[in-house]
Amino acid sequence: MDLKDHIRGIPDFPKPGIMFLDISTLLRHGAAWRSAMARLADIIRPYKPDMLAGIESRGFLVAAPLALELGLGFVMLRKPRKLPGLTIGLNYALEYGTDRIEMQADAVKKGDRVVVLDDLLATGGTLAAGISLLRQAGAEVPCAATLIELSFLNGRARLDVPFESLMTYDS
Ligand SMILES: O=P(O)(O)OC[C@H]1O[C@H](OP(=O)(O)OP(=O)(O)O)[C@H](O)[C@@H]1O
Ligand SMILES: Nc1ncnc2[nH]cnc12
Repeated sequence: MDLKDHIRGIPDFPKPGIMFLDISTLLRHGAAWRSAMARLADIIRPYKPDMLAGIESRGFLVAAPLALELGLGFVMLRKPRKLPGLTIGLNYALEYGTDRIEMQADAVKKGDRVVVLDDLLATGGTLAAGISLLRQAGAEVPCAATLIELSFLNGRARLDVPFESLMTYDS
């Protein structure tokens, strides 16, 4: 099954000039979605994570089922002011704006191996921020992974951990 058959490109969303790669069509197709999660689980297993982290909001859709598949816990890296209790956070730049992510300060134990997941790598700002934040919390990050990589934006150059993805778009 070619997973790219289940991704659609929507031009000029959310801004002129952006080709938005929409995973809604993949999510709607049960067999394709199951296959995507099984393939990503096989790629991530060798990194021997203790836990997974997902970046709000589309990253949650990837990290939560993978955590179940791998029998692991799952940590939310959330948009600002959503998490209760003591939090730590980082500001970062997006392909089309700026944002901030936060996590609960006690979410990981020192030295936990936490693989960070998102739906898509564009400029790499979001995943780079996720990696920094997890390290700030005491985690080791053996790998970052997404469903989709926009390789023409070279976001993986901003990551100082191995990066894995299921689908690459080079334009
Ligand atoms: O590699 P980058 O340039 O940082 O871009 C990738 C990020 O952009 C999108 O998130 P968005 O902020 O649109 O949020 P959403 O998941 O809530 O839709 C996407 O889900 C990634 O998190
Ligand atoms: N081109 C794109 N399509 C979907 N999500 C994105 N996040 C950042 N860039 C994106």
